[in-house]
Amino acid sequence: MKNRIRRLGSNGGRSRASDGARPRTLRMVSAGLILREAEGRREVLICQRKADQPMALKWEFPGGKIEPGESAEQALRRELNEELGITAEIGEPVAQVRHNYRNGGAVDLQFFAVRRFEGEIDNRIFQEVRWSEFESLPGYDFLAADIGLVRDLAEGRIALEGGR
Ligand SMILES: Nc1nc2c([nH]c(=O)n2[C@@H]2O[C@H](COP(=O)(O)OP(=O)(O)OP(=O)(O)O)[C@@H](O)[C@H]2O)c(=O)[nH]1
Repeated sequence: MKNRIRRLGSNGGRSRASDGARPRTLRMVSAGLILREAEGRREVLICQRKADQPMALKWEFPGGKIEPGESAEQALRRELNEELGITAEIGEPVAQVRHNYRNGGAVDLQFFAVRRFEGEIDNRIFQEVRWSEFESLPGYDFLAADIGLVRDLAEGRIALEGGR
């Protein structure tokens, strides 16, 4: 089944009144929902940020900033290689989220399904990486921008077929 690209809840990139006129730089980011199916259970790979990073120890989906001249898919392939040592085949776009963080940073996140990759997952930058069933995702302390997506995945509002 094909999903439409969803523009998800979050705070929709709106500023709060208290933010005043401070200009925000919008970071364009792509992230991967790396999927696997194990004994009939669908799982997705989640990653925990390190203690010394901003938004320390929060969970997120692997990925990162789109560099000038890159497509979102190219950026994600590069990031997944740098962060996890895999060569990934980027699947369909699943969701797009705009979020303004309280510290003044704004992100535009594009999430893609990833069902196939070459190489073994090698944790190169995270505190921890872990496979999680969709239903268990809300139990992790995710970055604020991801919470709407996490809930939609857990509650089956976004149907994704599993991976290898
Ligand atoms: N990879 C990833 N980034 C996310 C997610 N949700 C979310 O808000 N982000 C934000 O998107 C940005 C990702 O860029 P990045 O990975 O290159 O950035 P970073 O935290 O290393 O920051 P820096 O490079 O500015 O120091 C971060 O600000 C991160 O907080 C997510 O699920 N995955």
